[in-house]
Amino acid sequence: MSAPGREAVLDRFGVSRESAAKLDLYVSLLLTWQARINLIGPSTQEDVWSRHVADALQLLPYLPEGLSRIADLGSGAGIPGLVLALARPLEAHLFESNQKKGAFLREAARQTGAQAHIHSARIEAAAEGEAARLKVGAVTARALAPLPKLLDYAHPFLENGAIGYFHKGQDVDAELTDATKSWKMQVEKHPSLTDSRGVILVVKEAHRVRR
Ligand SMILES: C[S@@+](CC[C@H](N)C(=O)[O-])C[C@H]1O[C@@H](n2cnc3c(N)ncnc32)[C@H](O)[C@@H]1O
Repeated sequence: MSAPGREAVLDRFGVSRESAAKLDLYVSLLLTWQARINLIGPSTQEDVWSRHVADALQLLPYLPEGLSRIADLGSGAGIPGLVLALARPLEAHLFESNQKKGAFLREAARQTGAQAHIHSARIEAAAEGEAARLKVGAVTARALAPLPKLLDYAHPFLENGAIGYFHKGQDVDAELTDATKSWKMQVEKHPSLTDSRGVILVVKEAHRVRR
């Protein structure tokens, strides 16, 4: 996908008018807050729809039917978790340790009416506690950590049956080699629609075999 604008992104992912209005409000808030805190890479500000919204929405075709609750780890500006909750009737649990980003996520969820719960804590603390009992069907993360570390973070959700949907870059094969030393899992790799060297990694039935 070569830098499509708003219309092309909404069309490509079959976004309803109601969700499009929520996404418009989200993008507008993101750009307003970006002037004060660094939510996205400054060089990507001009292309929020193609670099960020589309990057999140490309997970939609892979999500299981009837999915009602997701966890998004290291949400940052809400990508992909908050964007998915604006596009579909999903309850999103967003884990983000940076307090300023947490404040943005809370305000964006409030104004857009997204069903989002912001966990302003480090994932490794929050996910082992109350959050581990959430029973989410999917756990997502973009640009958080190399796969072995990411699986550690996602472990409480994966062990409860969640499927992992991870945006990964060109090092994915080396990361997979590392991760399979400690994890048994089923993996699908789908080419990213927004990054010619990227993939969407779908991780199922993940179980730790070694620490
Ligand atoms: C590179 S940013 C990516 C943000 C977003 N997922 C995206 O793709 O735009 C990584 C985010 O993860 C958060 N983060 C890193 N380690 C974390 C941890 N252990 N617990 C919670 N949040 C964490 C950081 O504060 C940062 O906002």
